[in-house]
Amino acid sequence: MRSERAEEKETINHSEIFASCSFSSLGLHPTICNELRERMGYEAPTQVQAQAIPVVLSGRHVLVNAATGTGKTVAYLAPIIHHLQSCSPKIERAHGTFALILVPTRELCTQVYEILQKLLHRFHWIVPGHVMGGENRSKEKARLRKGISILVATPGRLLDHLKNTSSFVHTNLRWIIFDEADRILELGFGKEIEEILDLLGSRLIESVGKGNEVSSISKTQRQNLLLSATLNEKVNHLAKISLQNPIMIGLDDKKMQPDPLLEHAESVESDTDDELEHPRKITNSSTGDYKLPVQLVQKYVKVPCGSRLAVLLSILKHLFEKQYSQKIVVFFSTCDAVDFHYSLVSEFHSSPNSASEVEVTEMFLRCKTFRLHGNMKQEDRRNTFQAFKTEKLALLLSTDVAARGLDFPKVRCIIQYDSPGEATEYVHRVGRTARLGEKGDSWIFLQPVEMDYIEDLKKHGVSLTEYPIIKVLDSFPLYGQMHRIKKFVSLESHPWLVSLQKALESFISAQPMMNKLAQKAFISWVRAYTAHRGELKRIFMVQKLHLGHVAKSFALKQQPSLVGKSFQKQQSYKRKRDQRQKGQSKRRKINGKT
Ligand SMILES: Nc1ncnc2c1ncn2[C@@H]1O[C@H](COP(=O)(O)OP(=O)(O)OP(=O)(O)O)[C@@H](O)[C@H]1O
Repeated sequence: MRSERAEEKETINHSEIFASCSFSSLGLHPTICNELRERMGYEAPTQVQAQAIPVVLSGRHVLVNAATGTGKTVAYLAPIIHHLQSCSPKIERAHGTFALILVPTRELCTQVYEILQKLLHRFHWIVPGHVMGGENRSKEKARLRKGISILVATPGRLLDHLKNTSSFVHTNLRWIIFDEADRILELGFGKEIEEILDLLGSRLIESVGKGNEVSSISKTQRQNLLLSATLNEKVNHLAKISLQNPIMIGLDDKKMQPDPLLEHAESVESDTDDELEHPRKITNSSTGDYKLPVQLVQKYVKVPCGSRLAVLLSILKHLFEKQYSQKIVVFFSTCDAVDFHYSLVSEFHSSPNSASEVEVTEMFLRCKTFRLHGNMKQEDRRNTFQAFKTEKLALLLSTDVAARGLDFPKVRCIIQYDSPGEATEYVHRVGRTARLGEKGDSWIFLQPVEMDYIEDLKKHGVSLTEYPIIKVLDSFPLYGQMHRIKKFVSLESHPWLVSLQKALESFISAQPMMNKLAQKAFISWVRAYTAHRGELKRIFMVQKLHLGHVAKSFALKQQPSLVGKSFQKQQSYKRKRDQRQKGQSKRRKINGKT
């Protein structure tokens, strides 16, 4: 039975997430309201939808900064559909594209497209479509030739079609939406976006005339929307070149500073008829503009390097055994690390519970396991994405390819096994849980030498408490007996961990394929560790690491010098290759990592 307190908390959460009005009171067409209620199961708008829908309906440019999982997608889709369905005469495929939605990843492209399909069910003359990297170009060309009214696209592939698909009609384009704008820019698509804005005649130009006003070379009926859960200088720049006199949603006064280029920007919380006293600009992310769900419980797990793997598996085992229904996402820094851990979790069946090594009975983790990263075939990525969505009890091992915008229902827990680097990445990773007022936990693994990262997150308003890992380890019986806490002095010497580590190392050394995967993962992990930039380089210093302990975290028995040698070989190969490929775009580098 739920306690009164729990119920009270739930109600508070409900009113923090949902608005007290109805979709129809926001001005949406009754059929759209019905679809939202009946097809999507939405009873009431979320707060961000209640704020954004009337503004988007009004035709103003908008910048939305709202926490992850607060319903931003419908906040822009519903008003666009409202306008398009009311066009008289009815719009036709031959009229081409009216709305363009730019998203950073293929998975997000599919996700937005699927929501769009549902919402358009009763409006068969409005045609949804998508174009994205990895898909068949000629099939996309054929679909564009027939006409797509609302197009969801990743930037690179869209640019490709804008340049090479002459039958792509966009003369009637009215909306450009940047969903997950921060991620689009972080992935290095800034140039592509500017080129897209130029090609579509939608880039704003700064006039040197009076008051540094921004003027537009776009057609007057254009309306651009920019949505982002985090804000930084790059997003600020995109806002400046794409939004004209925008309405700001979700930005409070503390986060805005005078900026002549956003002179007419207005906040939706203020009376929109009043001019602002001071022109504003979005502040730099280093001063803390992150929106996190209030109910999200954030912890860190302090683990020495050599015990990382055993602790990760112990936590996962604990979580899957304690909770009847549970979905967990674990983030890694590289594709190789995902592949290694995926194979390990899928095959490791030794149990430190057994008194004898022969007595191997069951899988260590009993859950369905999936993996997702940028080196997988598009079809496999799609299948994983769909399958994990529908599972009730499952584990997803992923790179940051899953960090942004993906909406997997009922993910209860996020584990950042490899640290995310930029605090924005932290926010997006944890944003895969605690969506729309639901409960969610997040844990980040940090080594004792990395503890300054907590201070870095604090600067952005993110504060974490320590997760008592020893309690979890103590809960596992070893050889049928509970161990006594006081007998060991450090985490590494905990009998459960010692025994599990031994079992893992034997397992890996007995299987040449697994050993190879572990070595590969080790090399790319160290490489990714050295790639931290700026301030973070001070916290995540490869020099502070003991490579032997790192090897242990991949269950490798080899001496560090052995593993180190192959790493050095790789490094010298990489150096030579990098020299050859000088000038390669930053975007491709980042893609390779995820
Ligand atoms: N009004 C609503 N009522 C109930 N559920 C809703 C409502 N609006 C959205 N949702 C659900 O909430 C979840 C989050 O929505 P959405 O993915 O649009 O959030 P988001 O703000 O774009 O998140 P992110 O920043 O992570 O991309 C989805 O599962 C969606 O179906």
